[in-house]
Amino acid sequence: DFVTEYYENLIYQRTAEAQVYEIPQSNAEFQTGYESTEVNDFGSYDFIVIGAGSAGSVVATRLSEIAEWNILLLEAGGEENDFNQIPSMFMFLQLSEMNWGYYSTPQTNCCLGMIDHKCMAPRGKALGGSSALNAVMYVRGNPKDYDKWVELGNPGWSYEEVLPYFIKSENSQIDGDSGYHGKGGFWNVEYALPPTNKFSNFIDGNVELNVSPLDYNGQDQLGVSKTQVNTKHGKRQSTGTAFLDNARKRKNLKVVTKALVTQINIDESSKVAQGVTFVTNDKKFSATATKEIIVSAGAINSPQLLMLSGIGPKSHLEEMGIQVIEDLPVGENLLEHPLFQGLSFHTNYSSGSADVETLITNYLNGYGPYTSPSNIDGLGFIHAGDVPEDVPMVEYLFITAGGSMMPILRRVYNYNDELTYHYLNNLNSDSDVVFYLVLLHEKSRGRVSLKSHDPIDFPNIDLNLFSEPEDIDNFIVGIEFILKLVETEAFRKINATLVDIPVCQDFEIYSRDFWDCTIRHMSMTLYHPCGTTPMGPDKTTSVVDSNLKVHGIEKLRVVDAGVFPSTISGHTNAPAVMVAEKISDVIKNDYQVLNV
Ligand SMILES: Cc1cc2nc3c(=O)[nH]c(=O)nc-3n(C[C@H](O)[C@H](O)[C@H](O)COP(=O)(O)OP(=O)(O)OC[C@H]3O[C@@H](n4cnc5c(N)ncnc54)[C@H](O)[C@@H]3O)c2cc1C
Repeated sequence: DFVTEYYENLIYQRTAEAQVYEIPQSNAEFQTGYESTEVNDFGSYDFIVIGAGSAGSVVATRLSEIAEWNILLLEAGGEENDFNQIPSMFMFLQLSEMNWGYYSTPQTNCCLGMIDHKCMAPRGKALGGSSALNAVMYVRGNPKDYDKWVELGNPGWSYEEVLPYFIKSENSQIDGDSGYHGKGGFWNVEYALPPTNKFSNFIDGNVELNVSPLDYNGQDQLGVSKTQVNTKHGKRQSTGTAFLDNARKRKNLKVVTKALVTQINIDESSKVAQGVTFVTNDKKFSATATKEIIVSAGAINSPQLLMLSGIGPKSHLEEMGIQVIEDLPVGENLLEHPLFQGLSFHTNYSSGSADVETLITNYLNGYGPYTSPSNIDGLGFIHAGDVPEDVPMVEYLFITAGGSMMPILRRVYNYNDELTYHYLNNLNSDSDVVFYLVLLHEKSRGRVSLKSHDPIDFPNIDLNLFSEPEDIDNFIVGIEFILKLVETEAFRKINATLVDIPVCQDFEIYSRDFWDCTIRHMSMTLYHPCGTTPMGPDKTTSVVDSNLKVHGIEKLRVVDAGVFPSTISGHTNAPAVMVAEKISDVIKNDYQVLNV
C-alpha cells in the first residue's frame, strides 16, 4: 500500500545516498555566516542551552517546565525524520548529514586495520544529538560506577542518589527487577523484538557456562539478557522525540536548529559567562543569558567550544593563539570503550530472510529486524581485571545479522582493503553470527584538542586506545570466554565455526601475541566518548564541580557525557540522560523553584 511504498522508496533512496555520501572534513557549511562582520542581536534569555543532544534536550525540557523562565536551545543539526526512526538503519545515518563526520587522528596502538589508522568517531548532529543516530541500546551501567564518582570527590552522585533519576525518565515495558524501573516517564524502554531463532542457542550456551539470564539494569549485572532498547513499538525514541517534541510546544522554549555556537562570551575580568555567539542561515548572532549558559554539546564538541572560548589547558590555548581565561584540563581525559570486531562465526542455521516489503510491514506493526539495531539479539557481561568482583570488565554483544550492512561497512568502519575483503567475502548475513566485545574499564586515556582557533575546523580526537597493555589482557579474557561459549552444546547444534582472521598471520594462531595484534587491527570504539570535562573538586584534574559548574567561571555549566569522571560498565546514553535529569533539579533547587 501507499505507506509501505513510501518507506520502501525512502530506504532505497537513503541507502543509495549513503554509499556516495561525502563525509564532511570541517564545519564549512557555517563558514559564510562565521565570516560575516555584522553581529545581529538575538535577545536575552534566562538560560541558553548549547546542543539539543541526549542531555541538552532533557535539560531544555525540564527547565522550560518553569513557565516564567525563557529558554533558548541552539542546535547545530536539523530535524529528525522517518528514516532515522528505523533502528536497523542506524549505520546508514553515519553516512548522512546527521553525523558530524569526525575521525580519530592517525593511531599507533589501535585502528591498525583502518585506512590511515584512523577510526571513525561519529557524533549525532540533529535534535536528539547522538541519540538520534545511535544503536538505541539502554544499558545504565553498574551501581558501583556511580559510587566511584562519589569516591572521586563528587557528593550526590552515588547509585542510591542517581537511581531515582534513571527511573524518572523511563516508561519501561520490560519485566525487570522491581524497584529499578519507571512507568509514565517520557522515554520508552522495551525489548528489541523478537530475537532471531539463534537467541535460544545464545542463552542456553551461557547457562551451560553458569551465566544466568537477568535484568542488567536491575539488581545485578553479571549475566546475560535480551537487549533493552529506547524504542516505542519498534520506532527510535531519541531524546528529541521522547522529550523535546512535547516541550517544543511551550511558548517559553525557543529552539533554533542549524545553529552552530562558535563562542561562549565570557567577561575576562569578572569571569562571568554572559552569552553566546552563533551562526545560522549564513548570519552571525549574539544572545545573552541572565541566569546561566548550559553547554551540552557532547564529549567532543563541549571541550572544543570551551577551549575556543578561553577555557582549557593554558599552554595548548596559547599555542593556538587563544587568550586564556581559565586554565583547566579540558579535553585531557578522553575515555572510550574499545570494541573488538574479530569474532565472527559461520553457522549452518539460517535466520530466514524476508523481502523488504514484509520487513517494512512488520516494522510498521512494531516488530521484526527493522526495529532492532543490527540484530543485537542479546548481550552479556563478564568480570575480569581489577574492578570489584560484581562489576563487569567485558560486555559481549550477540549479533545475528553479520552481513546486512555490507555495502556500507567499509565506509562506516574505514576498513582497509584486507579487512573489507574479509568481511565482504567471509560473512553471510543469513546464517552467520558475530560477537562484538566491549572493554568497559579501559586504562588508556585519549585527548580532544584543537586543530586551530577556528570553530570551522574540526577538533583533533586522539583515542590512544591500547596504550596500556592491561587493556589487551582484559580483552583476551573476553575472547577466551566467547571461544568457550561457541564450544557449548547449544552452539555445537548450529555448528558455529570461527571465520578465519585475515590479519596478524605472522604470529602463532590464537597465541597471546596473535590476539594482541588482532585486537590492535580490528578494534574501533563503541562511540562512547566521555570524561573530557570531568567533574571533581580539584582544578588540576577536573573541569566542573559536582554541580557541573565550570571551575572558576560563573554562570556556566557543562551537562553531557563529558562530565563523567570515570567510565561506565554500560553504554553512555542512559547516564547522559540521568545526568541531565539530576542537574535540572539541582538548577531548579538553586533558584528555589524545585517544588513550584
Ligand atoms: C553511532 C552511535 C551509536 C551509539 N550507540 C549507543 C547505544 O546503543 N546506547 C548508548 O547508550 N549509547 C550509544 N551511543 C552513545 C550515546 O548516544 C552518547 O553517549 C550520548 O548520546 C551522548 O549524549 P550527549 O548529550 O553527551 O551528546 P550528544 O547527544 O552528542 O549531543 C550533543 C549535541 O550538541 C550539538 N552540538 C555540538 N556542538 C555544537 C555547537 N557548537 N553548537 C550547537 N550545537 C552543537 C550536536 O549536534 C548534538 O546534537 C552511540 C553513539 C553513536 C555515535
